[in-house]
Amino acid sequence: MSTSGSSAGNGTLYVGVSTKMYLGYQASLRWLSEVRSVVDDRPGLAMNSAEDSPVRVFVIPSFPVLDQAKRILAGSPVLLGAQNCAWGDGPLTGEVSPGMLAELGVSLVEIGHAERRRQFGEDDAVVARKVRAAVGHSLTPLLCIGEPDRLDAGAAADFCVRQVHAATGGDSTLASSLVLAYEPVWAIGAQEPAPPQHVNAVLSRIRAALGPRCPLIYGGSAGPGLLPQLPAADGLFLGRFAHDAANLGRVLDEALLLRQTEAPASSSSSRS
Ligand SMILES: O=C(CO)COP(=O)(O)O
Repeated sequence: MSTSGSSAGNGTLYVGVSTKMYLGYQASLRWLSEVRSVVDDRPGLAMNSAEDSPVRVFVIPSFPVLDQAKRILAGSPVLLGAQNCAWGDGPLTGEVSPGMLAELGVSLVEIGHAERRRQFGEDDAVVARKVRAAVGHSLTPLLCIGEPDRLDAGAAADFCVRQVHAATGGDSTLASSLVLAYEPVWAIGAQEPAPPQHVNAVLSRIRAALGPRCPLIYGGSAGPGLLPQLPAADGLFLGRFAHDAANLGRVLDEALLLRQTEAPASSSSSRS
């Protein structure tokens, strides 16, 4: 998945959802079918190939669902992601290799989500190994960064930039191959997202500090109504509030409007 050329303001917008471990197997399949309908209802998402679309959609279900997800989404522009990967192949019992993910049709993989850092002890060294392993199999790392506690925008951005440098060993070429998800840990699983003013300030500072551009999206209790308030963001990484696929549709409409790709009247009237 090429991520070049993205920039806040006029570049590609990314809108994606991780279901984390919230949905069971059958519920995941039902949700994926609903996502498929939501995307099919919006031809603006598929006007070009997935690579060229002004709005790229991705879904990240649990590992056991990936194979079926690929079938459900076949022929749609939705990109498939995984929630984690191992740092290599071979004797790593219970892990999933980036090579197998690539075989399954996965194109991006979450690395360093706050829940993995906090609850599974994944430190910067582990995150860095996983980033390189993913890139080695042509997967795009969706690197999750974010300050654990509430900080001012400057300190939060410094924290995030250190996380990016740690994950890439300061390799700017590697950094440019990432999609970055800024997810302040204190805003994950909350009632409300982080205040837009904070998010915009942090994203702008991160962008200024990192040399080559890569997409920089926001996650943490995100839902409809947020994206238009985040001019500094290249999109949203949704969680719980997209379990209702209609909410994903609303966010996609907002993204399409921001990129001025009008949905036909028939599809917009059907979701009012
Ligand atoms: O962590 C997130 C996405 O990976 C955000 O999840 P919530 O939107 O449920 O807070």
